[in-house]
Amino acid sequence: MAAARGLVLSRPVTFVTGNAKKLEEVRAILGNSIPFQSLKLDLPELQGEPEDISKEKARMAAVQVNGPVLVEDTCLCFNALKGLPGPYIKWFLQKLGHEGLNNLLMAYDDKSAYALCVFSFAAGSNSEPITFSGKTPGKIVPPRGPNDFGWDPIFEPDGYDQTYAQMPKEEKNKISHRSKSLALGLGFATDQDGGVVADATVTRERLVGFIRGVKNDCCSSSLSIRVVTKFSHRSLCPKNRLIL
Ligand SMILES: O=c1nc[nH]c2c1ncn2[C@H]1C[C@H](O)[C@@H](COP(=O)(O)OP(=O)(O)OP(=O)(O)O)O1
Ligand SMILES: [Mg+2]
Repeated sequence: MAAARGLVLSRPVTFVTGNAKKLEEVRAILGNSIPFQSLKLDLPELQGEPEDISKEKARMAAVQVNGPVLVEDTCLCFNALKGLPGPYIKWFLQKLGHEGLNNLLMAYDDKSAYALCVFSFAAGSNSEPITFSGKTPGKIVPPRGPNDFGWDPIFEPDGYDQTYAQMPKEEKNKISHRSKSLALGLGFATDQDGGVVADATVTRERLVGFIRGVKNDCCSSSLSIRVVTKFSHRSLCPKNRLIL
């Protein structure tokens, strides 16, 4: 698959979430590399496949913000339960608590699980979002560590004897589902013109869809995308630069 790296947007991206802890982690992971703003909105909790949920969230957020948005949806998936609770973890956690989540696996020897984070980026309200997923494998354990972020106390990532909650934040952020997703998808940086560079590894197919989406959404002449590196589809970006 052809990969393109380096999309430049000249409008600031808004990370939309109702969860202050997610925002804290995204800030820590991205550091000063991207001048994003945030908006606290409780978007509807949707049903379906993680990628579709995340995309739909991005569409809804982009309508509200009327500009480029980043959202994410987080799942906690138990292998013995064929991936459930998955995207429904928020309600399971709220109703059952850490103990109840452990009890769900009582009948199974297999306590393995994975944390999944699906980010979606939409350039605007008529744009087709692109998604990036990050996964961290681990297992479900009785709660250990501070109880200040969701299911962190019951998730012990593979290769560690601490739960997410027990790990120093920097350590969690190095290996978390959230940082993997961000690293894989959008490693933002600011270019010399002050634009936002999304150092993205995007398949050609996705990029074409994305650019079409941006074109459809292009109500502002200030919005431009620059495809910085080896994007081989010459007819789409003859000079490695596409101004919409
Ligand atoms: O790294 C994490 N470590 C522990 N718990 C976590 C993590 N990340 C999300 N969580 C919790 C929050 C919510 O109970 C559920 C995901 O649901 P999810 O809809 O994605 O989050 P949310 O509604 O809190 O915020 P948002 O407004 O971005 O949808 O798992
Ligand atoms: Mg939510």
